[in-house]
Amino acid sequence: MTALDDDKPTPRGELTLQVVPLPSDTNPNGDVFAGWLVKQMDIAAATMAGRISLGRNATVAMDRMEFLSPLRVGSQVGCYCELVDIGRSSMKISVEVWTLDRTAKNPRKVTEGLFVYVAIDEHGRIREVPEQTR
Ligand SMILES: CC(=O)SCCNC(=O)CCNC(=O)[C@H](O)C(C)(C)COP(=O)(O)OP(=O)(O)OC[C@H]1O[C@@H](n2cnc3c(N)ncnc32)[C@H](O)[C@@H]1OP(=O)(O)O
Repeated sequence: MTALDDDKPTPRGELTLQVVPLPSDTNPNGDVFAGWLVKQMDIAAATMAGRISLGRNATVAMDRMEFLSPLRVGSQVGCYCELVDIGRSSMKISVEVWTLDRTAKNPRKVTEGLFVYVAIDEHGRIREVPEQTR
């Protein structure tokens, strides 16, 4: 199932980051870079991972993403995060991105992805996710 097949019309997860793309986030054609959007998704999911692991994390994997509709400069972009699995040191967080264009009434889903973080210590070594936040 792709994001556009999703019959649930509302975002899934917690609104973790809201941001507005600026002209400096676009390519020479004026379209927002996919890499800019992936960066926002990583920031949002890493924020949630940091709250869960109570410390430092490394992004260890990103699942395949499809960009199904364009992002426009000046629109509102929301990253919605949800913890979908937690292991000894790892956290799988799904991220949905929805946008509201300046002249639109309803938001639309742009993409979704699965990000995996591993809790690490100050030396970059794997550590366990604390029991109290599981
Ligand atoms: C290259 C870059 O700069 S990308 C930008 C930022 N990211 C990084 O720098 C991370 C670079 N990677 C690393 O430093 C290492 O891979 C580490 C420290 C994150 C993990 O080291 P590994 O040797 O892979 O650890 P290990 O095999 O023990 O796995 C640790 C956990 O991660 C999970 N894991 C590791 N790789 C993956 C993967 N590709 N997909 C899903 N989970 C994974 C494991 O299942 C394990 O989970 P658990 O502890 O909950 O059971």
